[in-house]
Amino acid sequence: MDIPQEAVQRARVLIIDDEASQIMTIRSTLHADYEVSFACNTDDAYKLCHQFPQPDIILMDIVMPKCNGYQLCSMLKADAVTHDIPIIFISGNESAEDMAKGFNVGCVDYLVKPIRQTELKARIATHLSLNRQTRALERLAYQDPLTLVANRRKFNETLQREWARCTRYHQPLALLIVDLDDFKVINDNLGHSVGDQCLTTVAGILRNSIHRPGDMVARIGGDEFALIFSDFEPCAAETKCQSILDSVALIPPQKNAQGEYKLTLSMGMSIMYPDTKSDSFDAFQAADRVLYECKKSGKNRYELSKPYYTTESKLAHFK
Ligand SMILES: Nc1nc2c(ncn2[C@@H]2O[C@H](COP(=O)(O)OP(=O)(O)OP(=O)(O)O)[C@@H](O)[C@H]2O)c(=O)[nH]1
Repeated sequence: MDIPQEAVQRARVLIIDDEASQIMTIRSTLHADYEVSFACNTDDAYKLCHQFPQPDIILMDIVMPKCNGYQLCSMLKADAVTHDIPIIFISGNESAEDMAKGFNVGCVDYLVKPIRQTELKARIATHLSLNRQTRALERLAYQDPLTLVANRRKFNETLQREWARCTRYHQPLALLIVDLDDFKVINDNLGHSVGDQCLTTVAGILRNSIHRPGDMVARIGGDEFALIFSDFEPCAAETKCQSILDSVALIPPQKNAQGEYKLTLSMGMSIMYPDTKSDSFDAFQAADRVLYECKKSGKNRYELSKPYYTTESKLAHFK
């Protein structure tokens, strides 16, 4: 079978197996076409999956000491950082029940030992190709085409997910809403292509302000962006907002024959202690309210809402 070239170029395969001989066999089959790394235990495997660059596909044994392949696969699938990496089980267990269990915990394929080299290569190439197509479709569905940050749909889904996660782990969550000041003036005087460039520049600055896998920046309206910061310490709020304002202040003014136009923005941040009685919409409204205060009181500034918690979340977060 011809393996599609784009599926094999530079792809990274991680082999997870407690038997060195098995790793060597698979590695020798694949090393000409792929960058192959391996882990002999699940702790090392977990770390490698969270390191950059991440593997593009994982080949995983099932019977391993401490934590078996089913458990590790479940953990990786439940984790937003590793969720999208396809996992193929390679196991001596050949019963239909074992296979079904593998698919139930999220594997994309299941191969029974002893493996046949040509079949293994073909299956890897197919899953890499399918995964690339899925990611491309996701980008179309979830990415703002101008600024390349997430769109409003992705923002809504991520906010729900992070809200649930912060509720479960009793972590504070911050929501920052950013709105460009007098953007209509820039568009009207300098044209929409300069306006578009301003939006892209601001998106880049906002993207640089997020550093953790659960955090995100999204364009949620014409000149409006929203950022989610999970497990966010309230004492970091002022520094975070000020550093964004400082970066925007460094953007040179846009000029034309009529004059100079300095790009500024206003921001409202809410910090919430999510619980089952509150709603992510409360966080959004609180941030929007303080953003409105900024707009009313002169723009080019930020405002923080009072940290919000219910009695239930206060007890959970501060016990
Ligand atoms: N260049 C460009 N402009 C856009 C885009 N989407 C929306 N806009 C413009 O963004 C401007 C938003 O203006 P408003 O929300 O009315 O507010 P503003 O002028 O920024 O004023 P304040 O928010 O009160 O500071 C409008 O002129 C829209 O036409 C886009 O994709 N590209």
